[in-house]
Amino acid sequence: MHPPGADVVVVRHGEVGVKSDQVRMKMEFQLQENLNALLADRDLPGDTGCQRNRLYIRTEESAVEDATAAAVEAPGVVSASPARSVEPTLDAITEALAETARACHDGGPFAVEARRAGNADAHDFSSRDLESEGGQAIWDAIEDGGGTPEVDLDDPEFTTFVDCRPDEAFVFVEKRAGPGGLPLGTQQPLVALVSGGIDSPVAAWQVMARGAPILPVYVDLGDYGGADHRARAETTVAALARRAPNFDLQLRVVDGGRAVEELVAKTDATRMLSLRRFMYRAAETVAREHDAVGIVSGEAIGQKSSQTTANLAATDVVTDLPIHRPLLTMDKTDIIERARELGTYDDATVPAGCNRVAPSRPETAGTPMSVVSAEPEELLAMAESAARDPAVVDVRAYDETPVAGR
Ligand SMILES: Nc1ncnc2c1ncn2[C@@H]1O[C@H](COP(=O)(O)OP(=O)(O)OP(=O)(O)O)[C@@H](O)[C@H]1O
Repeated sequence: MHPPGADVVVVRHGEVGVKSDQVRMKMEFQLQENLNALLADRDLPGDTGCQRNRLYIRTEESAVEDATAAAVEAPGVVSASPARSVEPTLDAITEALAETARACHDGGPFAVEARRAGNADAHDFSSRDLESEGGQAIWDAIEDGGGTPEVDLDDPEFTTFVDCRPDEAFVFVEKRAGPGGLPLGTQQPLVALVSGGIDSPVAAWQVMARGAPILPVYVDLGDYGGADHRARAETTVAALARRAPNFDLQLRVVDGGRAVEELVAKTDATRMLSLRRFMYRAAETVAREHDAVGIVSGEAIGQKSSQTTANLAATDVVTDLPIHRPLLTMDKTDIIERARELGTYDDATVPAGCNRVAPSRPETAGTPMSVVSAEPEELLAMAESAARDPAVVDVRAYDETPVAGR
């Protein structure tokens, strides 16, 4: 919801604000670029500027809701509000508050929350004045409209906010939450192993939300995966790419079909651990080629037999790069909730009809030696060779049609 005449989105960042001036300015610039890219990608009019710890998207009322929706998808954004900008005078602000109440108040107790920034002499009124005079203006507007005004400062149903700055004031009625974290592109890139299941897209998004661009890698399991399995990975990466239109999120598809066949034929209890080693080595090969500095995986302690603490240790040694596991200590129910928020859950749960790779009695306490000694000798060379020549899928061409609808 927005006040009538809303012409700006007020965008707040969090952690960026506690950095040194130099770092903060760099991060704000990156966030500005990312917001402009999101607007352009969605054909929304708007120009992003930055002033005193806030970013502002100047736009039109017809686009202000969509521009706000775009802003709250950008890593680094803590919250955003579709707002109306007015002169920083008591008269202009109270008039805007009254108009906002006339247009947006739909019954229930109200409150005014005002903040004033700048030197004490920047305005000839205080934030308390704004709240009391603004409250009176809203009271009168509700009464004039035939309603019964009621104030409740502790638990209002309708809150109007005023953010009064030295040369401009903003009036708004909601603060929409963003992902927080840091602007995408303020960290070095990571290779994200994305399977199209529930977990890996969430893991990839977690590192993106801390500022790290990802190079998504999917390992095609051949007859053990199937077209739908790969389509799930493509669609979930497309969902991530829509949030990062100015970054290269093309999906690298590494052929793992022959490797899986070898593993099914020649290994048993440690099969999934060798498959994981194949994937890490493939990810490392892609990372080295693109100057990425680590690997992201969606594993969580104990979620599967291949994810016991021992097995994570047994497989990690295949690469010198750090393996980041943002979901390591999360419960599945929380991961599912994040996947729903991210919009990747529905596609991740489409049945993919994969053939079973896992052995009936998987190892739960592997060691690096026990895994390597049971593994086909050429496995890692196969991973390197397949990863040097991946198929590249440009997921930007994907619309939002879910896998099931294709
Ligand atoms: N075919 C694949 N291509 C790329 N990465 C994969 C693939 N399969 C698994 N991974 C990576 O390995 C991690 C663990 O996979 P596994 O299938 O054991 O667990 P999972 O909990 O089902 O993961 P997910 O829900 O992401 O599929 C995944 O989160 C992902 O990062």
